[in-house]
Amino acid sequence: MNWDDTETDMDDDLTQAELTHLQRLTDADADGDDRAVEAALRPKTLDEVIGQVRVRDQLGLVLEAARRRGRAPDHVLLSGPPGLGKTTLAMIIAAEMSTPLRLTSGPAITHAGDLAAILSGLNEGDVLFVDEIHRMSRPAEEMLYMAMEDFRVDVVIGKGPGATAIPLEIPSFTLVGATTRAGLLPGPLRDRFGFTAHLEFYEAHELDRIVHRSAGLLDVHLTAEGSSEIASRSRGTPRIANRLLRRVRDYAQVRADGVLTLPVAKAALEMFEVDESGLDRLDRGVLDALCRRFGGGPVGISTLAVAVGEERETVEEVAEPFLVRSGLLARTPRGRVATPAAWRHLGLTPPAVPTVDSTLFDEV
Ligand SMILES: Nc1ncnc2c1ncn2[C@@H]1O[C@H](COP(=O)(O)OP(=O)(O)OP(=O)(O)O)[C@@H](O)[C@H]1O
Repeated sequence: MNWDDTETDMDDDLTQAELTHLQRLTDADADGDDRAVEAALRPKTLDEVIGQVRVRDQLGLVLEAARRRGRAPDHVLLSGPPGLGKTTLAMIIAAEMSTPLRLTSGPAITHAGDLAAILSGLNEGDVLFVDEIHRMSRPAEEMLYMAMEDFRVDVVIGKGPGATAIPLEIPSFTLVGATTRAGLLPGPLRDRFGFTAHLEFYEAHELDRIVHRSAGLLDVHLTAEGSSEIASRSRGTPRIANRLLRRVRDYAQVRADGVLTLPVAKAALEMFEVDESGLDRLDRGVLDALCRRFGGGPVGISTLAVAVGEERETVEEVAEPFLVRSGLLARTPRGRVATPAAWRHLGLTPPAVPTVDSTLFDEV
């Protein structure tokens, strides 16, 4: 398998839910230019990374120690919601170790043979980035255990009693795994990572710095108020901050004098249906269904997804984390419930008897 095949397989393996999910996250309205811009905005070194201070410090130490020993660094697991910088960090790890980055993704590795082909194509010290590592097939996962620990794999030739396992030595490499669902990773795989980092949502002041940095790189003029308006509506996520910046820039170019001021940012974000709290159409749709159709819940996630015409995964992975974090939705053992703040956000009066029993606020 060559790397181009890997890319193709990745697309072929995407379900409609994932495509929707990816389009929402990687910018539904992105044209080729937008994607090139997104790549250009990625920090290239650890020093350029804004926020994630603890992860940056720890990773910096791990890489520096590996450099001094002249060895490939330990395997790294990066977990956290989409758009927080996992791919960026993987690229930085390779760059800081002055080594090439090989990219693939869990869904592209459907057979152990796919993985064997990838591993045997690596050179000493390469960094292999496996995005969505929790979605790799079980046989490939088991092959990876051995590769990570012993830098060898057993390639099985034939089937049934006549099958033979041929041991294959592979060069020492660093695996960087990324996952939005660390909980779905089997223990034996998780334990083989020498360094695990969980990326947190960004604070508004960090997003503000990210918007300023990106605006500088894009040669866009923005005021402090314009920048903080974009930052405050970016849901703690750099990718969204950069995307909103590009849309506000478009608006400023076409409907204003090109400068991103507070009124320009407000008008543009209203046009793109991103409200003051950073909620978009899907988020509001979920809250609306929950309050108006289901009386505030509890309601199962699948029912809720059908009600908003989206896939369960999209609601669960894209809308829900932000709604929970914003205190608008709670996950209870009996289903999702709207908090009083959710009713108020929609301009509705919360029911007199709260639908939310705070003793049920455990995650399900
Ligand atoms: N700490 C940061 N400082 C500045 N910009 C950042 C930072 N983290 C991410 N970005 C920007 O956000 C964008 C998205 O980051 P990235 O693609 O690395 O996220 P991700 O976690 O890999 O997302 P996904 O899981 O959806 O692939 C990048 O283009 C980058 O410009």
